[in-house]
Parts: sequence; C-alpha cells; structure tokens
Amino acid sequence: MKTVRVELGNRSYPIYVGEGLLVRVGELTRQHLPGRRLMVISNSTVTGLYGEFLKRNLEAAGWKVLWAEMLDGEEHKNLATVSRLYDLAVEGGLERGDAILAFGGGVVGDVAGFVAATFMRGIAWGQVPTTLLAQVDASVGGKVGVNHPKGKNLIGAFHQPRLVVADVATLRSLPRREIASGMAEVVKYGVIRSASFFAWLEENVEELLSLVPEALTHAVATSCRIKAEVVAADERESGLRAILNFGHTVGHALEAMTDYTRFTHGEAVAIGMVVASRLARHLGLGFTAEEEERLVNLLEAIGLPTSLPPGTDPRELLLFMQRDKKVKEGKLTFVLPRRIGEVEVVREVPQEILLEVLSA
Ligand SMILES: NC(=O)c1ccc[n+]([C@@H]2O[C@H](COP(=O)([O-])OP(=O)(O)OC[C@H]3O[C@@H](n4cnc5c(N)ncnc54)[C@H](O)[C@@H]3O)[C@@H](O)[C@H]2O)c1
Ligand SMILES: O=C(O)C(=O)C[C@@H](O)[C@H](O)[C@H](O)COP(=O)(O)O
Ligand SMILES: [Zn+2]
Repeated sequence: MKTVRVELGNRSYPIYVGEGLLVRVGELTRQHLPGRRLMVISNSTVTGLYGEFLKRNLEAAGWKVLWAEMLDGEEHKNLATVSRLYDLAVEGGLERGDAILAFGGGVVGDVAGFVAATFMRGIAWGQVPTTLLAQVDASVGGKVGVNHPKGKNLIGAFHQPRLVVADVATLRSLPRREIASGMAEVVKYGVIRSASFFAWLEENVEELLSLVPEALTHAVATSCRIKAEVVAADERESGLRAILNFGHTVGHALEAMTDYTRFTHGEAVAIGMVVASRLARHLGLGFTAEEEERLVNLLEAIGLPTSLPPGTDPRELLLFMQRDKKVKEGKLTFVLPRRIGEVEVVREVPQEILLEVLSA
C-alpha cells in the first residue's frame, strides 16, 4: 500500500492506494471518521458489484450503515439528486456528528461531497473511489458539487474529505471506456507538472490498459501526489490550482453542450487538451509540434478522442465556455502548455485565434 498525504494543516488527510484495500475500509473509516452512523452514498452499478461486501465490512467495524443509492450517470449529477439524498439523510436520522462515505466514481464523489458540505452546514466525509478517474483526481482536493444544465459544476463548495481509500482491484470491473477516460486526467498530470511521468506513461501505456496492479498503483499514487502538492499550495484556486483545469475549458463546454450524455468527462478533457495545445502553438508559447504529436499519440494509444466531433459549431461552444468558472470580467482563461511538464495560465486569449483553432 502507498500513502500520499494532502497537507492542509489540521485538515490534512491520507490517500491510501493499493490492491485489495476494500477489506480495510471498515477499520480505516473508524480511524478517520467520527460518529456512529455512516451514510454510504453510491449508485446502483457500484452497489450491485461491491455493495454487500462493503456493507458487511463496515458493520463488522461497528458502523450503523445507512445505504443510499443515486441513479447512475453524469446527467444525474444535479440538485434533484442532492435533494433526494437530503431526504434519506433526514429519514435515516443522520446527525451532525456522523459521517458520509462516497463509494463510486467521480459523479458519486462530487454529489456525496456536496451533501456532506451542506447537510447540517457540513459534516465529515470520506471517499472510496472506484473508477480510475475518481482515484487519480475526483476523490482528492475537496471540490464538490453538481452541474447546471447550462454549465458544468456551477453549483458547489470546497469540503475536504477526511480520508481516501483507492483499491485498484475495483478497477477490474470497470468498462474499458472508463479506464481510458480516467487515463485522460493521468496524462494531464504529466503535461502540467512532470515530463518524467509523461515519459513513463508513454513507456507503460500497455501495462496500464491491461490493469497490471503495480503499474496502476504507481500511476494512481503519482497522480495523487501531484494533485496533493497543488492543492496544498492553493486549496481554493486563487492561482496555481487552475493548472488542474488544463483541457477543461473546452472539455466542460463540450460536456454541457451535449447534455452530459455524449462524452465521458475524460474524453471531453482529452479533446480539450489537444485544443489547448494547438492554441499554445498559435500563441507561440514554446510548445512544439513534436510535443503536440507526443500528446496526441499517447491519447490515441489510450483510445481517447483527440478532435472535436464533426459539425461542432465553434460559436456555440464559445457560448458554453463563457460560463466557465475561470472567466474574469467576461474574458476567457486558458491553461496552456509551454512544454511537456509545464503549463501557463493565460488570460485574455483573443477570440479570433480561439475561433480559428476551434474551426480547424
Ligand atoms: N471533484 C473533482 O476534483 C473532480 C475531478 C475530476 C472529475 N470530477 C468529476 O467526476 C465525474 C466523472 O467521474 P467518473 O469518470 O468516475 O464517472 P462516473 O462516476 O460516472 O463513473 C463512470 C461509470 O463507471 C461506473 N463504475 C464506477 N465504479 C465502477 C467499477 N469499479 N466497476 C464498474 N463500473 C463502475 C459508474 O457507475 C459509471 O457508470 C465528472 O462529473 C467530473 O466532473 C471531479
Ligand atoms: O481539482 C481541481 O481543481 C480540478 O480542476 C480537477 C479537474 O479535473 C476536475 O474536473 C474539477 O472538477 C474541475 O473543477 P472546476 O472548478 O473547473 O469545475
Ligand atoms: Zn477533470
């Protein structure tokens, strides 16, 4: 097992990564979470696969478990779902001193975290992420929230979990498309912060896609270490943390524009990272054609899309981008690569250049 810590003073917390950790969730939650009742928020898919096992494990550790299921899918990451979960929490007698455990992918994590942030003005919570994307990204850093029909994650809060337990063995039941989706965020870390990790990914892409446990554990722990460093330096995104949004300005717009049903988050981010790379080259930030080719090749080897779907209307996409949370005084902000391993936050990208890149 590897342990990464998110250092945030008295709100610091551990991320445990390894194979077969599900069996330790009862013991670990007892160590890190308060209370007698634990409201587990999951969805039907994850509950069907691992629900019985986890419930028994938590009960054996002494928890009174309230099991709550939400509908599966990004289109259910909304306030209607949150409202139903509040009802279940009230009916189940959840108290301020109790806790919530998110058990599932990033959608479950973001929704459960938002319920934890707001129920009784905030209660303790933990994360047991079961998708690659949630293990490398969504379970870490305390961004929680839901979508608005017109914009991604427009409603939310910052509320750090007290622990994260990532069992890479749970990834064996994940559809291949979801493995690829999670890999998009893994590639993101290489581009924004570590050329050596990017090169390691190029070397080990086959092992990762074949779910070799040692390779997965290394990729998850390294991704979490990079995210933990960034979050520790800038928890509320007043500066540095924006780099974690590489690929997301276009990615989030694409997700919202297609009603959260056409692309997975990782697929949309993959396309967004390629658009950002093209933009960086147009603006002469130093990112080379060879580097762009390495990025595209790696994404393609993973099986991710690298271009906007045919027929995308750049002006419509721009409308959705204008609701991005990084917009300041009406101006779009992009995270653009200078080279593999380093990005820059660029304010005021000229709209003509953006439209030219999107049209191409
Ligand atoms: N809070 C953050 O910092 C942060 C970071 C990145 C992404 N996100 C959010 O995360 C969400 C995407 O998360 P995701 O990619 O995990 O999608 P997801 O939660 O929709 O999960 C993908 C699919 O995998 C299924 N699944 C989950 N675990 C499984 C398992 N072990 N075996 C089989 N199937 C399983 C789910 O039921 C779902 O159908 C987006 O809403 C995105 O905005 C948040
Ligand atoms: O944790 C962060 O900060 C990120 O930007 C991570 C992203 O991968 C993630 O998709 C996040 O939910 C985006 O946040 P948002 O503030 O742009 O909605
Ligand atoms: Zn993301």
